[in-house]
Amino acid sequence: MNRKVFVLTGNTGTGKTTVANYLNEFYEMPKVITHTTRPPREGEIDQVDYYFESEQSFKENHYLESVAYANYRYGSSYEGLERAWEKSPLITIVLDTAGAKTYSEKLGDEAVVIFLTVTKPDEILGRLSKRGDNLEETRRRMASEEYKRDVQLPQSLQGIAHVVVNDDWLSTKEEIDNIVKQALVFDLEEE
Ligand SMILES: Nc1ncnc2c1ncn2[C@@H]1O[C@H](COP(=O)(O)OP(=O)(O)OP(=O)(O)O)[C@@H](O)[C@H]1O
Ligand SMILES: Nc1nc2c(ncn2[C@@H]2O[C@H](COP(=O)(O)O)[C@@H](O)[C@H]2O)c(=O)[nH]1
Repeated sequence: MNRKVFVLTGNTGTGKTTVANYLNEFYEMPKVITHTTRPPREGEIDQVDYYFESEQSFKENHYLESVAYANYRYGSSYEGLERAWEKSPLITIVLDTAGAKTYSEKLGDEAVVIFLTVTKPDEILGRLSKRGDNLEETRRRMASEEYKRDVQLPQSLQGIAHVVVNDDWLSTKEEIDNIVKQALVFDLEEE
């Protein structure tokens, strides 16, 4: 089987991590762990959710791409990708839309990009508060340039990314199952 990375992108709170966890539990796809200077949220574990870095240690890694998002740095490394691919040919990564563009450009068909969105953005605040996020921090994030940018699928990913409206989890799950099936059929046809 050819290797693929399912790139989950979209705005904060649209369900990227939820989908990555689903792909991990039901398809055994390991998640690429990325690096950030953001402090851990309650319940987040170093080396499981992220490699949590200081400003100094962040600079010491070798990145395939890195971005600034709402005042913190995030980056993913070639080593992280290869480590996940050693475990399975099908893996996931959670990225903002700038990162998703870079993955699509650099990896071509190896990257299956899924853009998550919701019909009612007002509901995101409720979802994030249920997740336990700090209200002030969430408001600050939702006022950021990155948040405004990630509401829309970037033009360069139109016709490439699968767009999934994650209003209702059961329909989302069905759509994700279809995208996985489609990627596997495409893979068989290529061989
Ligand atoms: N379809 C859904 N209906 C209701 N709640 C949902 C749905 N999908 C995800 N959620 C909830 O919304 C919250 C945010 O989801 P998640 O953490 O997956 O978002 P994210 O896109 O990874 O966010 P971020 O970029 O901020 O890390 C979580 O509490 C999750 O359980
Ligand atoms: N381009 C990249 N984006 C990343 C990376 N790791 C995470 N992210 C994205 O950042 C925002 C904020 O994440 P959060 O965990 O603080 O909510 C979100 O869109 C993530 O998808 C990365 O290595 N590169």
